[in-house]
Amino acid sequence: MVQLNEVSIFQRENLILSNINLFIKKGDFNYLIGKTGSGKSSLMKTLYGDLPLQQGTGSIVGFDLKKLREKDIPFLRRKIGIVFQDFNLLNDRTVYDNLLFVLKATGWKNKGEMDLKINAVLEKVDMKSKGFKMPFQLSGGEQQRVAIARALLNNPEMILADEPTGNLDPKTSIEIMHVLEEINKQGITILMATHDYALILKFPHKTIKCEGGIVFEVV
Ligand SMILES: Nc1ncnc2c1ncn2[C@@H]1O[C@H](COP(=O)(O)OP(=O)(O)OP(=O)(O)O)[C@@H](O)[C@H]1O
Repeated sequence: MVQLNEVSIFQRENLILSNINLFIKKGDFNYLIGKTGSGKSSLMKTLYGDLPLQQGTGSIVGFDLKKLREKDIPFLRRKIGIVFQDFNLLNDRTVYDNLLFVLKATGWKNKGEMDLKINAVLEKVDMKSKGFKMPFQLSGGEQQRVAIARALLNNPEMILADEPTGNLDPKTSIEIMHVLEEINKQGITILMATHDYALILKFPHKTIKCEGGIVFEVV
């Protein structure tokens, strides 16, 4: 699902992480940990094509990161769903219309199919009854559920979640973890950056750490 060989990651001319070798199998749930500024987001951005791969080789969901061009990125983003710390919902429209907007933007045309898909992803995150709500009428946990539903719209093979519980209280964080675990059980590979060691203890998975400019597996 993900393979990085001898990858070095730069922000402008600064070397952030060097010589990364990373292998993520289909169906894995992996954590990415490390202090603020250690490079977690930079690594995530490299994986979703926001930061070009300058050194080394790598692939994700069948896309060669070295050969990735601007025009390929929309196609890559259909095969990986991205979830952020701040939920990034459009506040001027309902939950349903947030999801409809993404489907239309990614080429869906058939109204009936779009309706079925929206209801299916809302059901997966237990938000089917809240499609008519505006994002600001929802709690943080509910907004994150909608953001996860949005990430699922195009049947991604993988979810990249960059501190998805960073803005949530401990109880809500656990609820969101249950949602992610459920999605993972259905076969979607997950890489989740987090600061939350309590969550890692409660939901143990292979953990990858960024520290001192390198990336390694924690055992
Ligand atoms: N757009 C940018 N331009 C220049 N430097 C950047 C940019 N974004 C991040 N950096 C630098 O890259 C380093 C790694 O940042 P990154 O955001 O990847 O860390 P992080 O581990 O995700 O931190 P956090 O946990 O705070 O999100 C930091 O030193 C940061 O200052």
